[in-house]
Amino acid sequence: MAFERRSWTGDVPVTGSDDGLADEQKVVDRLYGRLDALRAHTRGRLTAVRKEGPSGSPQNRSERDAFATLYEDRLAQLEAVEERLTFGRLDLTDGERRYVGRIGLTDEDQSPLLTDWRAPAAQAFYRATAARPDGVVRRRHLVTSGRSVTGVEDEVLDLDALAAQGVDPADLSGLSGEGALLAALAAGRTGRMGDIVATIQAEQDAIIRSELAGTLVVQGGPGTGKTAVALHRAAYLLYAHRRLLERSGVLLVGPSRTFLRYIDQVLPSLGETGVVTATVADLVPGVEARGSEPDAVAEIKGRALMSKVVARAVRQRQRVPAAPVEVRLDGITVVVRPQDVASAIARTRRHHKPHNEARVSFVRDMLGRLAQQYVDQLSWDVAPEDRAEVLEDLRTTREVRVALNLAWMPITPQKLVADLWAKPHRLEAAAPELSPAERRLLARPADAPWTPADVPLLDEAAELLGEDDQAARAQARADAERRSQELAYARDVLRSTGAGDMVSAEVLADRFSGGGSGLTTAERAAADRSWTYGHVVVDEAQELSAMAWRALLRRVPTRSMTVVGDVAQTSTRAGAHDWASMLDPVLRTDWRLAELTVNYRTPAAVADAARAVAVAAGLPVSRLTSARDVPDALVVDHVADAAGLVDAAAAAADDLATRVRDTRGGGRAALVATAARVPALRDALARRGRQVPGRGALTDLEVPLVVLTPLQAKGLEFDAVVLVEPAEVLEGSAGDLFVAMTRPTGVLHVVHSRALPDGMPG
Ligand SMILES: Nc1ncnc2c1ncn2[C@@H]1O[C@H](COP(=O)(O)OP(=O)(O)OP(=O)(O)O)[C@@H](O)[C@H]1O
Repeated sequence: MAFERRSWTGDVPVTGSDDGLADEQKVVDRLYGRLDALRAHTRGRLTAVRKEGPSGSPQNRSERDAFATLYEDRLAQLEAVEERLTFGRLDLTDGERRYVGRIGLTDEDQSPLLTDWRAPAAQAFYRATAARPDGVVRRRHLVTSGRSVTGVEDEVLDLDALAAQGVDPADLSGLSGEGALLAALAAGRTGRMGDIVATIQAEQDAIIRSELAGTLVVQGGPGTGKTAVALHRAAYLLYAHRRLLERSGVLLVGPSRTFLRYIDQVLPSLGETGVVTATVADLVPGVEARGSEPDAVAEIKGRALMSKVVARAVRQRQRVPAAPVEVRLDGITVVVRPQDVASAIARTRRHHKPHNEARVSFVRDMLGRLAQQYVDQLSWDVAPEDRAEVLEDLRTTREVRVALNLAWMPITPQKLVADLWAKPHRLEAAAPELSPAERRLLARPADAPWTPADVPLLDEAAELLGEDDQAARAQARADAERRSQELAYARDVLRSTGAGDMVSAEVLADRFSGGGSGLTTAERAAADRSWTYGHVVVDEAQELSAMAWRALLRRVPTRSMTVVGDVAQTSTRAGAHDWASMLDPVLRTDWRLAELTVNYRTPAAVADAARAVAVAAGLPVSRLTSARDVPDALVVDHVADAAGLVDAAAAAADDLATRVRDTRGGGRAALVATAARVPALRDALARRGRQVPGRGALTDLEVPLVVLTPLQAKGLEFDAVVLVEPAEVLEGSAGDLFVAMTRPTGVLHVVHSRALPDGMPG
């Protein structure tokens, strides 16, 4: 596919006088008019609900709260679609004109005004080509600024019409809506990711609309739109399978909080607010992974073997005593005998229940045996109620409790994992496969903070340990009873208020529960470790360790997942270098692969240089075509005096950050270097009067210039990037250098004093 590369300024010519801007403006005015009316209507309903005040029965109050939340959500959704409410028009062979936009709108009589981009009726907007026009004569991209139409771009897909104009379809570019696309790609970045709904390309659309079931892995080089596609797919699935997903929820996993913040406006702009976003380190509620550790340690913790290690550590809390333990109760001696404990352990294990839940059966079994010993020593027959009393006396006798605890210790996931790192004998017993040197690497004090790599192990432990679930089971029975009442009530409410188009009875009933707390599915899911989602989207998935995959799959037993990543960009040693070796052990061969092949971010010269470096370093890079080029996109500066390197880099970054700023506040630059160089670079920038934000867990990307390590830059993009001493970055990992080189949308400025890595043009 050959692309014509040209720059585009946004002034797209209007074709045909009858289709002029004024006509389009009228349509757009009508659509915004309808949007405003819906907003006013929803606001009115919200005010009315709020006016009812805090009085009334608890049932009334929870109903009111649930409705208030519902109207607030709907209002937020209507507010979020203001920008580019509509962006396209399809002229069909039967003469129909169909406008495509962020959400679907109908007029007062329910006649369609605007087609939701996710609806089947909008698909041709993204997929139709001159060769396969799909009933489309013409596709029009509308360019708007605020509520004004400023341009249109037409593509005629009707071959006869094209022939009449003397155009050979084979000469057409493979990019759909090329002018609008190139304008979007050239626009100044803002530090927050934007949506691509107006210019989704056909190969991306096929992935976005791929079926819900099963695991779809999307491999693509840097800048191919994997993140964009993953987010639009989440929005699409929520639309196409709303009934199924609105109650089970969708989880989106990203590599860092900074990245999650970078993308957090995309889904709301697509009308979806209910997706739970998390890093793997956030997956266990109540555990905050603030610690850090060398990658070599994280790699060991991420190995699949660690699931066996945790399982062994749990079983090692089920222990047969070395010698009998005698206990005296009311003058009678009972003995906790090793063979009894062994038999009770074996019997309990047969039920395959989690350790802490199973403990109840073990204790019951042992108390039964001890009670029998006690009774056997009495010279009279014991009535059943007296036997119950003996059992109770034994249960509350301290020595019995201690002996049974030692045999089957109740334990929290935190204590189990902390003991593995803090007590060498425990780790040695649980992990004989690790070498002594590897075990020494894992050692740390019991009170050290949790690290991200600990979290999947804590999750594994929580799964194997479980909790004493007797109370939970009683609660579940009561909940089921209440739930059926709430569901019946919700149906009544929907019937009487006519709000059935906004929410299902099931979701409304969910909101009634919890004392009317109005918690959404997303909020309830995020707080519950054992929540199972309807779909999970994983971005930068190549970084996940084998243990992280196990933790994730526990949250999606149906295996309905979208996994996007690039195995050439892997930084962590525990991550994937090819998908099959990582995924086959957890998913067997039950996953399908799709590839993205067009680079939309990096100018061609930069992409080619990054590829050459990656190939020279032996990375498994995908073949890419670049959608555009920019003159002078790659600048390489040699600094002869190594001492001057930092100042030279800071000067280049300072200058670029100023140059890329545009009049609308867009334009961002980044200095990317190894972690060791970051403080000196910050100081050098400060000396130039540029304070760059600091070290916290969350990097503020909205400032004009940031200093990042390649790992922190993963998944992000900037108009200009200054890369400091690539040879040093390569020493960390080749994946890191590939990531660093592929961040800019405009200019990559390399500053070096050492020799350049192989493949890098000098
Ligand atoms: N169809 C499109 N229309 C407009 N912009 C697009 C399109 N596809 C991708 N882009 C833009 O290209 C850039 C790169 O997209 P994205 O960040 O999703 O790529 P990626 O494959 O996830 O990259 P990386 O592997 O580096 O994380 C973004 O600015 C995105 O908005």
